[in-house]
Amino acid sequence: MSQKRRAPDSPVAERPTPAKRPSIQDPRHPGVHRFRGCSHISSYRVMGKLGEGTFGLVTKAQDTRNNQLVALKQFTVTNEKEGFPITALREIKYLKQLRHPNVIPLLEMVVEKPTRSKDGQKRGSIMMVTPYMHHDLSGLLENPSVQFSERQIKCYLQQLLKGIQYLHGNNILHRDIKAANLLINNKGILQIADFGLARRFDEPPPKPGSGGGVAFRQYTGNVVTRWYRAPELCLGERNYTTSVDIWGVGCVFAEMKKGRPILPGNTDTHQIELIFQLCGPPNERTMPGWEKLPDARLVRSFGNCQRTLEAQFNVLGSSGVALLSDLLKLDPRTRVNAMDALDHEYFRVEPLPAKPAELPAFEDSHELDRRKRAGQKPLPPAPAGGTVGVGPSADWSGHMGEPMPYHMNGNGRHVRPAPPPPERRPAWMKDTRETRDVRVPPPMDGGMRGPPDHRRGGVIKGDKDKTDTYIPSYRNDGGRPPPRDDPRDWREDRRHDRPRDDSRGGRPGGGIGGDRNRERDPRDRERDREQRERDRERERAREWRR
Ligand SMILES: Nc1ncnc2c1ncn2[C@@H]1O[C@H](COP(=O)(O)OP(=O)(O)OP(=O)(O)O)[C@@H](O)[C@H]1O
Repeated sequence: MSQKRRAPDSPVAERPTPAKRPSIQDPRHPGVHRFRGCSHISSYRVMGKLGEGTFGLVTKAQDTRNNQLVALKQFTVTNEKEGFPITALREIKYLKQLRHPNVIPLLEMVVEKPTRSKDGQKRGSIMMVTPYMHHDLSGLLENPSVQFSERQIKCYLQQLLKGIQYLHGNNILHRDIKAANLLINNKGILQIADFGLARRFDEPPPKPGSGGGVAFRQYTGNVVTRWYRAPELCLGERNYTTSVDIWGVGCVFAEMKKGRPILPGNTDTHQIELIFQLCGPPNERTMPGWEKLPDARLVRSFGNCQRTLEAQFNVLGSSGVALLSDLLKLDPRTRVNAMDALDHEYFRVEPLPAKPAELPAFEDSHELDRRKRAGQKPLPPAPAGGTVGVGPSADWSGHMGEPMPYHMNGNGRHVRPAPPPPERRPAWMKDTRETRDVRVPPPMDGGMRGPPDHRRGGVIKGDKDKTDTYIPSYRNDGGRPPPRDDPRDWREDRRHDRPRDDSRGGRPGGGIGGDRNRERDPRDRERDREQRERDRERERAREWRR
């Protein structure tokens, strides 16, 4: 079996894959074998809901074996046609490999026995177990009694940059950096979570003084939650680099100061508009080559706006504004990289960053609390991943000897599902130009240790152009009505959602150019359609859970 070799100094390389991973006896269920790194839900006492992701719930629980508080991120298989979420496979794969104080560790996996539902189908759950973190940054910032000090912001930003430096140094793009994916505990430790959109990149890791470098190949463009999307992604760039994560870091830095997301775009077009209102218009000096990007046409009507970054964030002081401006450079090639940002003067001038242990403890707060608070603008839609269709004879049992797709039986056999026939393909696989090359993630190995062999994964069809084939699409926020097709409704919606911050400039009617000039972006319409399908699917999943 081939094993991917990594540089000896790479943290990812430290753990060799054991030749054999025998199953172990479950002490609570004599005679039942469990896979190493995998336990039964009965080992946990479930305590309450923390968040609701695209494919399932995140709940708080206590490990009854050692009383440790944990979070269970559940992936429910609700529809045999749709199968197991690709995002989950990716997340598990990467978290198994990564070890860093500022990256959430995967403690183990938990399986819940499938039960037969009313319609006669067997459905089970697979859960990721991570240490319980008291807050996510989004929830914490929403807490009206929380006001970050300068030292606290520096402390969190430093930890975030260290985590990002580690990921990029190990050739991993996160592709969904946002406040809701940064977990914080009451010891002041920040950890990056949610690796559902992460992927390896082929280019050399960033070097000091050379920004994010240059990408030699294309990746999927539809990544990163809209409010945190870098301008090159908004303009359709697919040869992107680690700089897309750095833009997210810049947004989070500014959000910590402002107390709310700084670029809350309602549509992709609106997002670009907000970016240029903050950073100034693109031109050959600020963003060389921007006019050649596929969606550059979206810019024309508001390309003459004024930069407001310095005026808006002068409260950060000169070194803080300088760092923010380096993180939010329109040009991805000159956008600072994580290691250079860590070396920035901002972290050396008074007040110096607080030590994590010096930070105050707060009442627990998560993204869900934000949703509960009345009058809050809903979180932006997160790109959602697809699923691996498993076909009509799928069995999601976790028992030995009954193979699951990408099963985790640790006996060295890997089952790669065939692509579902066209009529059984889930909605996200249909009518999308990118679905022609759906990359099958590598099969999971049995234990929780050792990097999986990436070469064992494959591509269902045509990986010739070396395009990243992950196909996310925006999902709607939980409980939110599906987006409307009627452009009048859409404008109405935008007017209400727009921040009432007159200092940002722009003409009456919302934004530079006003409503008159806005046309509904066909990509938004397509996304809305996908969202509606996804909503229907989620509704069915909720029904089933009830
Ligand atoms: N280890 C943890 N401790 C405490 N809360 C957690 C933990 N992991 C996740 N959460 C909470 O659950 C929320 C959703 O988690 P996560 O982002 O991993 O799920 P997701 O399905 O990928 O969500 P989305 O689809 O919105 O990106 C987080 O914002 C956080 O509030």
